[in-house]
Formats: sequence, C-alpha cells, structure tokens
Amino acid sequence: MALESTPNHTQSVAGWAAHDSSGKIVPYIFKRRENGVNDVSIKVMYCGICHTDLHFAKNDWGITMYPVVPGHEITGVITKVGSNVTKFKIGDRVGVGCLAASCLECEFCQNSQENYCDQIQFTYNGIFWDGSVTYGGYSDMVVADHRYVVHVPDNLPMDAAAPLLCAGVTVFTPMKDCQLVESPGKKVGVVGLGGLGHVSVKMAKAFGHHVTVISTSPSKENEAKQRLGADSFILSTNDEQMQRGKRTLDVILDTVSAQHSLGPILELLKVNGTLALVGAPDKPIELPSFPLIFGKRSVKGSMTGSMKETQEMMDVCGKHNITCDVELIEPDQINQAFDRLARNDVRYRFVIDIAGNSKL
Ligand SMILES: NC(=O)c1ccc[n+]([C@@H]2O[C@H](COP(=O)([O-])OP(=O)(O)OC[C@H]3O[C@@H](n4cnc5c(N)ncnc54)[C@H](O)[C@@H]3O)[C@@H](O)[C@H]2O)c1
Ligand SMILES: [Zn+2]
Ligand SMILES: [Zn+2]
Repeated sequence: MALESTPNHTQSVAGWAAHDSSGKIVPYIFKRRENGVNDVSIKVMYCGICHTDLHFAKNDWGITMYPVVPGHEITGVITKVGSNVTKFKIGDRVGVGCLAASCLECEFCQNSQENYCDQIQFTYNGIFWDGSVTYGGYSDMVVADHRYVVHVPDNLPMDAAAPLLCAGVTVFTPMKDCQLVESPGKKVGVVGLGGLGHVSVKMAKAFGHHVTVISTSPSKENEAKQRLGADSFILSTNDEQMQRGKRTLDVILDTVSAQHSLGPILELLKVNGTLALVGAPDKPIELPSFPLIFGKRSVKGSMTGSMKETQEMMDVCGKHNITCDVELIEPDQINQAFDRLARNDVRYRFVIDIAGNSKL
C-alpha cells in the first residue's frame, strides 16, 4: 500500500533522502501521519549515522524502497502525546531506535523479543500498520508509536547518546546473552573499531572485562588503548600476533561491515567460545569448519534489541556514564560523512545536528 492511501498523513516534514543507489542525500519534503492515540510526536534533536544507513542509501542489500529517509539513532523531545500514552509527557527526552512496529501477538512480541517478530517493521524502509512507508530520523520530527520509544537518562547528553539507540543496543544484547553484563572478568574481543565496535569496547570495560581489539589498522592500537580503554590489541594482518592470540578469548563481537573470513578470528576463541556476529556485510562471510569443530566454538547472530532491552541498555549507560564518541555534522554534510564512513574514516560516529543546537 502506498502513502497516498493513508489519508491522515497530512503533516509536511522536512527531511533528507536518497532517491537512487548513488546514495546521494538531498533535502526532501514528505508527509507523516497525524499523532494517533498510541503515538508520540518528537522534535528530532540529533540522529546518528549508522553504517546500515549507508547500506540502505546505496541499496547494498537490494531491499531499499526509494526515496529512503534513513536514520534510526534518534534523540529528541516529545511535543505531543496520544490519549493512550501514559509513559511519556510533553518535554520528555526520548530516543527512537530501529523498531517502528511488530505484530504484538506472536511469541516474540509477547515475551519482549519483538525484534525477532517475523512481521517486524523498521523505523525507515518499513511498512507501518496503516500501510505507509516509514521514514527515519534524518528529518525535523518523527511520529512514533509509544511502545517503540525509550527515555534518555538525564545525565546523558543527547548528541553522544543518539548512537546508543542502534549501535549501543546492538552490541549490548549479545553481551547480555553471553552473560557479560552481570558477570565480570571475561576475556572479550571486539573486531572492527567503528561505531558498533567502539561502544562495545566502552561497555565491555564498564562491565569489568579484559578487552582486546582486533583490527586491520595499526593506527587504531593507540586509540583503542588510550582513548577507549582497551587492554590489548591484535593486528589481524600480523600472523605472529594472531598466533599469540590463539585460544585466549571467551567471547568475540564481530562488528565488521565488509566481507571477511571468520576462520582466523575463530582461532582466537577459547574452546567452547562464542563469536557474536552483528556486522552485516552484503556478501557471504567465509566460515571454515575446522576452527569451529576443533574448538567446539559457536557463531551466533544478533539483531538490534527489543524495546525492553533498549531501555535497559539506556539505563545501564546512564548508570556507567557510557556515551559514544561523536563527530557532529550539519545536515548538508551528510554526503561527505557517508563518503568518509565508506572509507572507514570516522572516530567513531557521525551524528547529525538536526535541530541546529550546536549553533545556538
Ligand atoms: N545486527 C544488527 O542489528 C546491526 C545493527 C547496526 C549495524 N549493523 C551492521 O554492523 C556493521 C557495522 O556498523 P557500524 O555502524 O559500526 O559501521 P562502521 O563503518 O562505523 O564500522 C565498521 C568497522 O569495520 C571495519 N572494517 C571494514 N571493512 C573491514 C574489513 N574488510 N576487515 C576488517 N575490518 C573492516 C571498519 O574499519 C570499521 O571499523 C554494518 O554492516 C551495519 O549494517 C548491524
Ligand atoms: Zn543501525
Ligand atoms: Zn510479533
């Protein structure tokens, strides 16, 4: 169903969209639904640029519906609440992540695992309950069902908290699954030191683990240790370092956005260790059998987090003062930011200053 068939979409909103697989972002005026009984309206303050936005803008996964307004790392302030909404009031500092709607009835929806509902719809490039295409946070305001909105703790700055809404929760949930949130003292590896990777390091350190960054860039060693607090660094292109690192890690979080082989990385896990794959390369990754079999190792995927986990993650970040290292940009710099993200030139997350607060 197209937007034209949804008559209550009468609000004109200014945003930024890609119209084809060049991925070029241009200003775009579009319509959003009026605030419904279950909705909140949010004035967007900041929106992080996730690598997924780039995958969608360029149609890397072949599923983009153009025009696409990306953005699922949104922080802002509530401006309207529907009559069924009790959890939020006007003026609240809130966040919206990847999820916009789910069936509410399946076993996953009923058990606060709605991110695994097979009818899950995302904040952009999804189809909302009313049949309309969803548009993300590269826009002045969003209308969101209150069940897919979280509170931002008061002590977290809205710009540096924005990437927690996707990058943060995406690495928090596999950490929780691997019992890293409540029991300290494990050896944790992080592959790929970008947006997801840098917040993995910060969280794993805050939760009391020994953290090893595994990267192809020698220049990231100092940053990983001095800026982010990592304990150890393995240059994955150095055979001797990879050899020395064999069977040392309990859990590895793989956040790499491009095709790569898991074989050498799996060798770094202890027997029975787990590699949690969160990076989403468009081409299949290489998974050789021997490092799996000889070490009784597991590889598991993880897709963002439920809303309950997202709120829990925000609260944990509030408690430990975990925020992201961000580079603030203006909306007219999104294309340069995309180019730099594609070249892995970001420390560690671009965040768009949608409301122009940095200029005040
Ligand atoms: N599972 C989920 O729910 C989920 C959620 C968010 C993002 N993602 C995906 O996670 C990936 C990472 O996202 P991000 O926003 O952190 O991206 P990013 O660009 O900030 O970070 C990616 C990192 O991978 C590294 N890298 C790139 N190519 C590499 C290679 N060939 N070998 C080793 N390292 C390489 C880069 O240097 C960078 O440090 C993307 O594919 C994104 O779509 C998945
Ligand atoms: Zn994301
Ligand atoms: Zn469901």
